[in-house]
Amino acid sequence: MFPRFALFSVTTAVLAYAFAPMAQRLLFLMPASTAVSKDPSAIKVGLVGAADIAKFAVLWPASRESSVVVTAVAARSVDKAKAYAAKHGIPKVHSNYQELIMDPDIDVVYIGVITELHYAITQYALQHGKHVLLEKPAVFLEHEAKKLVALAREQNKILLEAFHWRYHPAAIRVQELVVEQKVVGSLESMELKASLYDPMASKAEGAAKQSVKLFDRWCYLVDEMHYYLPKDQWDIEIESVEMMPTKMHAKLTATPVESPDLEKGEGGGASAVKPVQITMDAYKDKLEIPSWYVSFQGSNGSLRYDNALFPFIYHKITKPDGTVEQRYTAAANDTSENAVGKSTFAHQLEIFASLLTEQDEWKKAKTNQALWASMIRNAKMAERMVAASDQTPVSSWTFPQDYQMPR
Ligand SMILES: NC(=O)C1=CN([C@@H]2O[C@H](COP(=O)(O)OP(=O)(O)OC[C@H]3O[C@@H](n4cnc5c(N)ncnc54)[C@H](OP(=O)(O)O)[C@@H]3O)[C@@H](O)[C@H]2O)C=CC1
Ligand SMILES: O=C1OC[C@@H](O)[C@H](O)[C@H]1O
Repeated sequence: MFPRFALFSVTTAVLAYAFAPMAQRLLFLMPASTAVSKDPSAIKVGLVGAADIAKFAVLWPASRESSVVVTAVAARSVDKAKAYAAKHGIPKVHSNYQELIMDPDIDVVYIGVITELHYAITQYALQHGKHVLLEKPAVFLEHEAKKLVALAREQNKILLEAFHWRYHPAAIRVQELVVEQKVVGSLESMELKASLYDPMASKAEGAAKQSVKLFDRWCYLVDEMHYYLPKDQWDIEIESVEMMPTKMHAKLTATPVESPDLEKGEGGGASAVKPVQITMDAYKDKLEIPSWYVSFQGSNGSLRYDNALFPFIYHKITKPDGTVEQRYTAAANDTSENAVGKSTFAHQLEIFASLLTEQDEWKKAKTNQALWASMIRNAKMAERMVAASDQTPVSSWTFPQDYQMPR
């Protein structure tokens, strides 16, 4: 009896010691334990949909921010919105999405509803003068992305596709290492993987929803690919795509359209124009240790970034010389107690808020330009991949007509 108890205690102590930093960082994902007082000029956010994801993306990070306040929510059912508002301390409930969007006391609309409704609701929100934080994937089709971007530009509004993973310092560090410092040398191949077991996936995701539901995972891989290939210099050819309800496997080749290395004579030489082979794998049905990484192979070796989706819990950047880097801390000038564990969602909200208050119009335009270009690239690639896999393209719904439709 005693040895068993001792073994249990020792094991618990070792596990607690090993996982304590992770647990501590996870805590920062949760709402602040004491309410942060809000600035009088805080940005007012309204939630379209009483969605689960809104807690992670907006409510909980906002609870730690003095410059952002969630003022209202709307759901398809008023009762659901009321219950959600009561639970999360949201002062105002609207009886439908349209009413919330037209609320003059809201600056930003967060759209956390199903992807089929993104296009129409975002259009509606921009037309009614709201800035939009839009859940990923923004839309399914290139022309829809272009139309939303044109509208955001015309209305002078911020429109951000919520790829939260990008805003974490670890993701930024990997970009610095691979794209700017070229630590792997001339890039030859890239491997992207998203494997997160979902026991309900194969049961719940019937054929009708398959590309929508699978897309909600692999759109990250498309975004990661674009983020780590420098800007617009690549022509991407799809070699093969296989898509099933719970998995996706794709091979692509990215060929530089023009090489800045060659242009500037920076020594890239002929190797800098070699095509990059890209492999993408997304699984929901593989019962394995969750695996979400991007790895780069080049003329100087390889670099692998583990846990690219939720780096704030844990991540590892393994460089060509075998050394490992980790970047949990936020921006260098952020000395707040939350800095260590800031989640990807918190970083994203911070970026969004800073764009809204940016006084330097040129800087703002440049950032918008980059974000919009990536949103269009993502939609274009998704559309092409769906077509290449012989899937029926997913169509966006109209709004408000379709938003009560059973999915
Ligand atoms: N950033 C991230 O980490 C994550 C992002 N997402 C993204 O968030 C979005 C929503 O996620 P998803 O899991 O699809 O959605 P859910 O099934 O969680 O639904 C989200 C909301 O969609 C609204 N909705 C509107 N019309 C319908 C309808 N006909 N059927 C069902 N729901 C409807 C509901 O709003 P109401 O409250 O009004 O009923 C619901 O709260 C997607 O774009 C997804 O990719 C999802 C998970 C994680
Ligand atoms: O955005 C997402 O991230 C986490 C996944 O589990 C989820 O399927 C997806 O929508």
